[in-house]
Amino acid sequence: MVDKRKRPAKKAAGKAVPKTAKRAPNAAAGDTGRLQEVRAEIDGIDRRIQELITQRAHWAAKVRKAKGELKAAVEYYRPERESQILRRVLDRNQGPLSDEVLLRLFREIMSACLAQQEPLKVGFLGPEGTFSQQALHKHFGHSAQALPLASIEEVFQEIESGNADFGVVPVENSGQGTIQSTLDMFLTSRLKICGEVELRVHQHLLSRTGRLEDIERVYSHPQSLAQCKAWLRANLPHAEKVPVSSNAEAARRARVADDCAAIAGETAGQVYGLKVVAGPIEDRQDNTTRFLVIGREFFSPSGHDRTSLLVFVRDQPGALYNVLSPFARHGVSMNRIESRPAHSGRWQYVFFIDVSGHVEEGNVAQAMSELGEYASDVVVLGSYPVALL
Ligand SMILES: O=C(O)C(=O)C[C@]1(C(=O)O)C=C[C@@H](O)C=C1
Repeated sequence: MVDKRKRPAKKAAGKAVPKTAKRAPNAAAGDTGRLQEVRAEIDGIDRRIQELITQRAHWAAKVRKAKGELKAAVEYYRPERESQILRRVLDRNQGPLSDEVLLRLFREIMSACLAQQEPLKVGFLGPEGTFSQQALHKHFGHSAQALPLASIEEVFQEIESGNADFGVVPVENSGQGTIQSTLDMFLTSRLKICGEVELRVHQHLLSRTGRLEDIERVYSHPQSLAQCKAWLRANLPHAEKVPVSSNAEAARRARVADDCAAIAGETAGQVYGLKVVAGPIEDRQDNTTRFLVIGREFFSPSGHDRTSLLVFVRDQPGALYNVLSPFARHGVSMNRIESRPAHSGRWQYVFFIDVSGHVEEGNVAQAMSELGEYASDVVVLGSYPVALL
């Protein structure tokens, strides 16, 4: 550790290392002068960062005490507070690090502070290496305990039974639209939506040999096969396309034979020891998947929220118009509306509606109170912070 007071005088050893000079990292000559000076600054900053992170962890523990004698980590978790903290980080950012990088660093600090006694247990569509797992880490950080589960249904079940605190499930893709099976789970489940995560999804073709000419069969999740349809048509028109339950499952299968490949994220390739044949291979460059964070509780407003509703309409003329009008009257913007069979009777429909704002906020609350006149039933699935990046 270098103490600032004992720092050698500026340029004491003469020459500074020119920017273009290529030296081995520990070359003795290069380590003198300007380089040593800059490293001393970095060492000092690291020490201060470490002190501050330690202090922060102590204060986070005090916040826990201030919340009372709660039992499990899930009772201390406050997504609305985390979202406010991260928003301020983004507002303050003036570079050189990108918003993504700063967000990730602060997310990890909070994740570690929360996990001091016990980590949150979060279920995701496994096995190891899925995009759901990446979304989980993006939202909860790496100090959360990630529980790989076999299906989206199982993610719901494990939270309902208390084995998991939260879950992360995919709900829509920018190119392929809604994942209906996820939405339909809310028709029977009592779970709430507590957050959302957006993840840029880069697909890769992965195989044991890494050679395109070896491949006769491609495994992937149906959504991923669809996201790479044009690329597959152009590059592997004759290969058999086999849909499986997840991308990581595809990678696991591709491990067993040289003529098999998987479409999955690079992480899955690393987990299952596969080589990258090609990538990114998604047809759309903005390929993004939105995930929902699900849990057992509602949370307070963060100031930048979204509310998801299930609205059952009566079978009568103008029903949908009537359902939508209270939102328009109270200036609540609607982000999305999707109709699905209600499972309660033939030709009965339910609307999944996302609006801006939190149910505890004036205009959303007012619109909701009027909605009751026109809908046969309204279920608030959750009000949660809008995804940050
Ligand atoms: O502010 C709180 O309520 C805390 O518990 C502290 C803290 C944090 O590290 O900032 C930790 C966990 C919560 O999810 C939110 C924030």
